[in-house]
Amino acid sequence: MELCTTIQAIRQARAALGTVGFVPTMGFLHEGHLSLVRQARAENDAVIVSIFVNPIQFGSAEDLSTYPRALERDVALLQQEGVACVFAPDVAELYPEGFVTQMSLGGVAAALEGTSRPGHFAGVAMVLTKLFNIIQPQRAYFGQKDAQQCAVVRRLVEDVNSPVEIITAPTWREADGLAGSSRNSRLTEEDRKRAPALYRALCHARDCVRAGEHRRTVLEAAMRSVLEAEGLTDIDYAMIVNPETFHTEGEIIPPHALALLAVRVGAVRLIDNMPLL
Ligand SMILES: Nc1ncnc2c1ncn2[C@@H]1O[C@H](COP(=O)(O)OP(=O)(O)OP(=O)(O)O)[C@@H](O)[C@H]1O
Ligand SMILES: CC(C)(CO)[C@@H](O)C(=O)[O-]
Ligand code: BAL
Repeated sequence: MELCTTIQAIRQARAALGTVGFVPTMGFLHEGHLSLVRQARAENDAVIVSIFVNPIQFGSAEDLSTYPRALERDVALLQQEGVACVFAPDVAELYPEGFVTQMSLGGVAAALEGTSRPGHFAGVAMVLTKLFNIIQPQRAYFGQKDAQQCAVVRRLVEDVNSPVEIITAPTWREADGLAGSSRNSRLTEEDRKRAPALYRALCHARDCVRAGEHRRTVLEAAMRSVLEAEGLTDIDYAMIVNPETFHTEGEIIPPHALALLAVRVGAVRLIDNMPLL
């Protein structure tokens, strides 16, 4: 496995590979990331993983400085998974002096994470545009855990006529339902016990829909009450949206509606989602 830190090195390494499945990450890898890598391996000649904590997708008050990092451990894990190349540039490699271009996104990027984290998706879209241009993969793999990000990326490649095929892979969960996330490592022992309430709240909404409840405000309140019973009251959003638009549409939820949560568990902001089938 090759570890590349420059654009020139990864371009050269990529040129020797056939079809490439690309898994963009911010590192501190867990089973969720590895599930994307395994799917990419099964569907392509070779896999490239990027590890880059992209500063421009973090707001000034967000957790960029405390975002967990473990490059050596990540590289060892990826080697075991049969990854061909890891691209781990530093910030100046992707954003050299003189870099000025910005992106502006609307539509699916506007609500939820777009409202809570202004500029976040513009930063995600910029770094992915760069990474897709540098690596030129056939396919790129994203986790359903970041459902809105998946929709934003699908829109991005369509809007800029990128040939990269976007694949969404299922959310990997711990045995108690907690969605795998690098940020879980920052939960205290007590908060780790409370965190599966996000999953339970989503399951509760899904069960209510299966029992015939289709009123959005009732379902959103039901999710909040599961969270609050666990002492999780710092709720950024608990919403049910149309998965095509990521906006709420009236009181009766559409078929295949998506429930999404962003909740602070202690000092850590976690997100999760579930289709309400
Ligand atoms: N539990 C998971 N199951 C499947 N894919 C996941 C999971 N967690 C993250 N991913 C995906 O891995 C890719 C890289 O995500 P990232 O490096 O931000 O990890 P993360 O664990 O989501 O970090 P954080 O939650 O702290 O933002 C994204 O496409 C993301 O959706
Ligand atoms: C896609 C991504 C690697 C872009 O920085 C990031 O948003 C993430 O890890 O989900
Ligand atoms: N997994 C999404 C990246 C972020 O939280 O910035």
